[in-house]
Amino acid sequence: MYSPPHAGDSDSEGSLLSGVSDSPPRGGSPPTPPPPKHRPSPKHTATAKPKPKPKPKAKPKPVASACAAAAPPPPLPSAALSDPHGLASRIAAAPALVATTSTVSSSSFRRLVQSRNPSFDPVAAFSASAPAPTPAPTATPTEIPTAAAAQCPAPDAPPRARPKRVHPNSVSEAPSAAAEVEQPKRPRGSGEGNFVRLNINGYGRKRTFRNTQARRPTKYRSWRRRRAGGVKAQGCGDEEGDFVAEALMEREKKGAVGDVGVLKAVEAAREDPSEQNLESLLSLAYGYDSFRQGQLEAIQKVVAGESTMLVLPTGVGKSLCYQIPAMILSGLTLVVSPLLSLMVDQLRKLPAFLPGGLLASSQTSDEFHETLQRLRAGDIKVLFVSPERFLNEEFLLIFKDALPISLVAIDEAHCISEWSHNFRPSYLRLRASLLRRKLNVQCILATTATATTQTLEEIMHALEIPSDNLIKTSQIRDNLQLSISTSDNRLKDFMLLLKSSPFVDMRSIIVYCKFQGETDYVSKYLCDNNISAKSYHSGLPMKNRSRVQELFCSNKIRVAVATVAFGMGLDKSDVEGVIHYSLPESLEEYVQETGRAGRDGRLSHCHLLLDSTTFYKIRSLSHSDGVDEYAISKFLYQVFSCDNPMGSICSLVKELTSRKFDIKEEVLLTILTQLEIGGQQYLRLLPQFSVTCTLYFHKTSPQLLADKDVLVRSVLNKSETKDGNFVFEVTKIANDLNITVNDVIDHLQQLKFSGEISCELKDPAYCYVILKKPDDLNTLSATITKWLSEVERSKIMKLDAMFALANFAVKGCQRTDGCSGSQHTQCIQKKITEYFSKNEATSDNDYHAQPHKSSPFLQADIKVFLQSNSFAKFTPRAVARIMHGISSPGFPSATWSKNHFWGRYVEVDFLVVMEAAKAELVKLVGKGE
Ligand SMILES: Nc1ncnc2c1ncn2[C@@H]1O[C@H](COP(=O)(O)OP(=O)(O)OP(=O)(O)O)[C@@H](O)[C@H]1O
Repeated sequence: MYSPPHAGDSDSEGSLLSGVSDSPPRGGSPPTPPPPKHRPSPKHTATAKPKPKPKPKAKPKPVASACAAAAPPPPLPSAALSDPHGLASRIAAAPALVATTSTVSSSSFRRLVQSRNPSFDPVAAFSASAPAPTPAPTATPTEIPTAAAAQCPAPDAPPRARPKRVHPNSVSEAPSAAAEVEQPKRPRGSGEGNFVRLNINGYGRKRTFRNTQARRPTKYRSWRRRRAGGVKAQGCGDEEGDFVAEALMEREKKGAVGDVGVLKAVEAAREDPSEQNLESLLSLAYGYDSFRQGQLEAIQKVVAGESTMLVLPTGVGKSLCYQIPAMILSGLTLVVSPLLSLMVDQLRKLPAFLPGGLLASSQTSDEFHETLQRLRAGDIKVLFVSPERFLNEEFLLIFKDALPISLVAIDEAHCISEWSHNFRPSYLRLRASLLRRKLNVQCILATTATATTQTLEEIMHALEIPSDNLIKTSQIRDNLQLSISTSDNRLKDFMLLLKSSPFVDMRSIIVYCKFQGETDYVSKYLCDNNISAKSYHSGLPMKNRSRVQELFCSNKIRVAVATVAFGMGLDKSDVEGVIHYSLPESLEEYVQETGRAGRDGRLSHCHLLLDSTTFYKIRSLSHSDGVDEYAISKFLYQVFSCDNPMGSICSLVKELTSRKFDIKEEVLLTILTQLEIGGQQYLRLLPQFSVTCTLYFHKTSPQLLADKDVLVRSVLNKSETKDGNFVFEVTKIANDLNITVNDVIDHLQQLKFSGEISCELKDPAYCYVILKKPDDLNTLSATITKWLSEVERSKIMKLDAMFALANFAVKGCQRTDGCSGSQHTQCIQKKITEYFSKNEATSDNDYHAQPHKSSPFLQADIKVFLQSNSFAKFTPRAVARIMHGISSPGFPSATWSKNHFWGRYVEVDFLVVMEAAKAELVKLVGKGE
């Protein structure tokens, strides 16, 4: 049990300050005196309210063009730097592949269909009384209104008249074409990532292409307006758009500080990447005196074109290892990052003379094309993309021949490995073979702060990085003082901890909790106790999250109470303490999160509150991804069903499929990705789309329009009528006309812009094309099940290893090597190093928490449960999940948490509960119930 030190005890055994490391203490005077920083006492900051920002003066600035709007301001004295080998001119000369891809005009659509369906007669289909196309205005493009935009208009928007209610299929009440004409938008939803369950990409959003009477301000326009007139946009609409726009504005503010000295240093390093030349570049470009451990070696290898694996602790400077090569190498540097917020942050931090850009699915068509234009003009040297982009053939085509890529940097590379703590299916696609084939990339830099030997081996194998090119330093910084204590009453102990030294004097603390509700509860408790705090988790709107981050970074709040969603990409150097209110799920997570403290190199403190109840809860949750062979087999039958012929576009509605097979959406995607890139390629995944479309006709009658428009004809043939409207699957139309889903959506948009139709898209789905049907589905199901259960087992072992380490620290530590009281820096560091150098996550069995292997009432309770819920169809896993209180798509907590047995057996081994459930279900089947 943790007994917090009393104020007067600060040097006693219980003190968290004893046994400090070599790094300079924050409070005292550090040996190498840093510029004296004023650190206001937390007591002041606790009550200090953030001053309202002065309103920027509205200074109207003409916007020359959309392209100029986002590019760093010319003239760039570093032109040679951004285009040292005439990259820009080569790109400009290349065919404008992408500029036209998202906009399929009637004629291009006609050509497209004809090219794929030679029997199609375009004259007959298009020439009849088609309305004359109205030129689309280009100056102020509008956006497909989002629900949010519809609800909260910008303050400067004129009051909108309530639109007249029109029957969806009304032909007479057609809106005037002039009022309706809009710029076509590139459809969103190419499956951008959703790391740590941040819903930053608007998955599940219902897309509405309704014609609007009033034009609504988009984020993009409001950003442009702000750029032009300094108007502070207020908030609604696309939150991510805001994020990206702000990053670009910030970069713009920095300006392209072309420096002849830097240019010369780049030239010198290009000719001879010696230590001296690179150091001189480092000093001129960044103002740093020397490289940190591992940096120079990594940069030299990358500049020499050698693929490299770099493992450095958090906050040491991995970004520098792709930024400096990006200056030196002639082509583009592509940086793959798992999170939009991380990309935005990295973009923001690029040095001013290293022009950067970002391609995210959340961007509007204008933003997307603007970035492409800048790319083609050679105005971008570093491009941030998410791994999901590699699904998109259109994206890959951008680089074909026209845009040479010198380097692909894969950030958080551990996501490639299913044995890592943060495996992400879309990272599986990042194989050296694909990068070489599709992008002609020879050099890859993979970076991570946390990877076990097994994970590293897998990453290096996938990216074909030679074993000699592994650069690895210790994964934990030695300026962190690590302490752990057990707690039976976490809230009470946490408050005591915060009120004792050293935490009581800290101005900036992150508290990590496992559950979202916990963060809200703890932060409210802190506020009630006059400690300024805010919660941060992925359930909060993006806007609120960035506000919390902003307040925390500017020290306007003292404590950020957050889930794992907080911190990635957070480069706040003066976080003085990290408290784990809940046990992290793995040592990797522990290292990442403690690594948020002390990035300024000063002594910082990290404390973990260990309680076994939370451990059991998290251990239960580790089973939430598990799948039975039976469910996988049924799922595979659906994937390869007879209705899905080879070569045609197939789709699986995510939510529906997930519920039907009781498999989480992320796991479905993992299986599909495995079918694509496993030993045998059975299918090709396409970007995710919403596939169910409801069409409303406004001007011409459906039949008349079908006579002139081949796509409408196909829709009428393939749709069902519901309430007088036409409902169809977009993939069916694409297959019928032998075009892509994107083409269908683009054409629908064209029709919408001409005022003919409006449509609603719903049901986000995984889309794929079958390339080969498996010979033996049962064997394939067994193989996939085995692989997934190993992943599940690995997750549990990681948690057990974390618990065992914490338990060892509080119970087994021999108080050697400077450990004392709850302070265990030395032994934790030693155990962490051991863990990362082992081939598999094994834990110290003596300090393992063994879940109970039996319980006297388990069997009887399961029997009662099954009898009282005989209306539902259970599998042993479903029963075990309910007994463990784990929500699943088929048995969601919203319904089942009200059940008497929900979570009752959380401390009994999951597999034991499953076995008991299986036995009871077999008995029921035997009785024919
Ligand atoms: N050689 C150096 N000397 C001094 N400061 C440096 C050096 N290299 C990098 N830094 C600084 O270290 C900080 C952290 O860098 P960066 O964000 O690249 O770390 P990181 O290793 O990517 O961290 P994380 O894993 O948390 O993303 C930045 O402020 C950066 O400017």
